[in-house]
Amino acid sequence: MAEFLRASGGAAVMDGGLATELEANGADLKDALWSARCLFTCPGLIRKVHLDYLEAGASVLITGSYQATIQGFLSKGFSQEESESFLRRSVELACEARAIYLEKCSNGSDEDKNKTKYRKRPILVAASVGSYGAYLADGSEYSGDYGKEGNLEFLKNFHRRRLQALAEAGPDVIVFETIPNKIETQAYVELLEECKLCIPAWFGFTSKDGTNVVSGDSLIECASIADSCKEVSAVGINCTPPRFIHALVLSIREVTNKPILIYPNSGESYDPIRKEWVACSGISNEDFVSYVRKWHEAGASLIGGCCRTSPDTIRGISKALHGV
Ligand code: MET
Ligand SMILES: [Zn+2]
Repeated sequence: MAEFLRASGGAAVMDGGLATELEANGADLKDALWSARCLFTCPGLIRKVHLDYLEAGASVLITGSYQATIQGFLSKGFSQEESESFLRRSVELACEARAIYLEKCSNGSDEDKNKTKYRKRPILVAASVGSYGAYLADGSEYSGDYGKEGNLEFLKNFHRRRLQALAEAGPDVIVFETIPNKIETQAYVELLEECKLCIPAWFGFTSKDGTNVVSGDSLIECASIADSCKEVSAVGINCTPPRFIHALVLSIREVTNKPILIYPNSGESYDPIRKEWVACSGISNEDFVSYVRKWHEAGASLIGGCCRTSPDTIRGISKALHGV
């Protein structure tokens, strides 16, 4: 991790919203599987969007497995074996995009190579694990209210095989995204300790007030739990409005010396009934990018975008951090 950050000039650019960009490319995500549907309807489009993010300057690709769960695929009539193969496929698609990109860096015409678009650099594939609330497809990853299922054993059992199947595909990192509460944080830490995956993990929490995670549990407590796990190599925030990020980075810094990752959304909010983002209070790409140096100074060293951000956002972040 330290080596990756050093090779990335002290701060690495992550990718932007995958589901957002799949939709922008014409995919229909109005389904309980959301972007995971594309793993069997249009896998080539996932690869293309990964490639678009690399060409925009990203050095971290997050796979299309955010809402891909064995339980979700089984309920669509797929077999256990097919469900696990979709999980592995999500990692393979990102690895393929990386291979195509690095090939273009090496073999592109001189004109291409001179463009900032094809800059040879270390690239990590991070296998996404969305929270249990994402599987529920009712927006509960933004409330953290899991009712009676919100207990440690249930959540560990829910994620266990999925996590192992993703790890078997050989990603560089596992990224737990949109973690809404303390109980799921604890479940992930225990699974990492039990499963011995030998793959570093990153934790991304969501907040809607700049102090706590969305359930109301203390971010500091959640970040401390993540910090205590030796498998965890970065802790941070994702899919949270940009206006909260600076304070959240400072809070996390109080409880960990591990690298801090942040990839906010555009500030718009999600309507789980209509399965649409409500474009009311979002901020422009320019405003988003203008925060980037401030977040870096506060201690964030992995910076990208989540929902409603695009390759243009990532180009802006790359320019703000690295001048290219
Ligand atoms: C609701 S957060 C979604 C995160 C996922 N990595 C995506 O960009 O689609
Ligand atoms: Zn998001």
